[in-house]
Amino acid sequence: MTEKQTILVVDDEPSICWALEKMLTREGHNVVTASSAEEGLQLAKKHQPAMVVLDVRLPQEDGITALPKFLAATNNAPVVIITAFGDLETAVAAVKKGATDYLTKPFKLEDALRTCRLTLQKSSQRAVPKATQPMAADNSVLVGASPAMQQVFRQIALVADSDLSVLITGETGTGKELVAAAIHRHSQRSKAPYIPIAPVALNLDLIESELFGHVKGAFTGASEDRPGLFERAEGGTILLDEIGDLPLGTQVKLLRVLEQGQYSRVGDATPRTANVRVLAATNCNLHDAVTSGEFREDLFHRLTGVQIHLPPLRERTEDIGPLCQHFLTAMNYGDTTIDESVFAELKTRPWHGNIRELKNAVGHAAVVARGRRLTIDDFPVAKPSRDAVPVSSTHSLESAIATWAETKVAEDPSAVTIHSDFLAAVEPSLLRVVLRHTGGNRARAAEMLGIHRGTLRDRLRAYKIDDEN
Ligand SMILES: Nc1ncnc2c1ncn2[C@@H]1O[C@H](COP(=O)(O)OP(=O)(O)OP(=O)(O)O)[C@@H](O)[C@H]1O
Repeated sequence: MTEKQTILVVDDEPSICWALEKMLTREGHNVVTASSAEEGLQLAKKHQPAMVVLDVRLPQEDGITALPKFLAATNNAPVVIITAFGDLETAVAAVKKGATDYLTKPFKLEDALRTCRLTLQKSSQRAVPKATQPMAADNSVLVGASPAMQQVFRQIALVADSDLSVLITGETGTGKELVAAAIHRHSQRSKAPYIPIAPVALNLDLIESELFGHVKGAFTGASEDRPGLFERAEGGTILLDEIGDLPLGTQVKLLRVLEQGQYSRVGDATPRTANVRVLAATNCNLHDAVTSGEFREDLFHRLTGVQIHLPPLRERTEDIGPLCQHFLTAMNYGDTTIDESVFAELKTRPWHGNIRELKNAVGHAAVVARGRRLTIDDFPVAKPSRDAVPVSSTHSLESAIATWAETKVAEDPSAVTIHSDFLAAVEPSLLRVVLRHTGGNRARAAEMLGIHRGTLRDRLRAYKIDDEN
């Protein structure tokens, strides 16, 4: 049975006050309601509520501005902010000003109830809120109008200021790196370095030296002491992108950093202290990697404590409109308008490359339209679904190759480079298509092609398509 508490609800929408009052009274609480910050503050002083539920948009003084006054009036009772402006900045501002949690309108009553219960539960352990800090200028905006993105904003706001490791999951191109950067930017480490690292981009033989540094003579070629990325990120944040690619041996060392805050340079047993927050991202199912023995279970549990999941774009199609507008503005096509029918069509597409693919498609459309209103014909054709196989493509491919080979042999009967010439003729398109299909994700492209990532990297370099993606 819940202990009876007084809860103050401040919202100028009578229907919200009514619904919350009914829900919380049913929980056994005493609820008082107000429709403005001023009225709410009077009730707060009078009733000393155990929790305040405070709307952001209020007549006269808004909820975020009034928040510190509610904290002062209630001796730091927890405040749950309600807002219809679902952007990351509002969420962060609310949490920085001392809000305990955050609800975005429209919300489900069961979600509101869960949040209120949790907040009341935690209120006894609640720390005094930190002083307000000015927010850093934000150049890499995270756009999202969907409930899923609102939940992501809320999670970012709640974890940003802590030192917790966060695992960010989602398909390629869903914005994992952008989320990691936002966590850093809104944390107290924002003035210190933020270093995103993709283990797959590091030399596998030297990965530990890259991460933790080495001392002179540690291995052939180690001609001097060198700090690693953890040392360079001191005081800041490291994002380990595609954490699933980290070799098992290095996983042990990472676990040591996470658990004891310690590491050693390669070739030196002296432990060093790391003051670095570790964020990790993955687009594969780490649980499967644990089952297959490729990922350490202890590290998995250590990382999955706080998880932010970014759903694929096809599951949050409400974001397509705001994202298109955002990309047009960012690309200096802010005046370009989009036909409504375009959104209906874009919403039916699979977007396997997610937001990265949408961004490229919008860029393509804007260039083609040259300032006029965008229609669906300006966009690149929809990429076929993953299972689609073009009819008789194999047959026409075979005859094209046969014709090519016949011509080559006729041209130079003693040719010794025919095989490499053939590969050079066909492989670049294959690599480009597969890379486009994976939204530029090389690890997945290599997997699809059935070749090693290092081999893919070398071939991209050889065909000079290294920097196209
Ligand atoms: N919510 C968003 N708002 C605006 N831009 C976004 C959003 N999400 C992603 N983007 C843009 O889409 C592109 C891909 O995002 P990002 O690199 O963060 O994805 P990712 O999930 O880390 O991809 P990968 O797994 O392939 O590394 C970037 O250009 C990024 O700026």
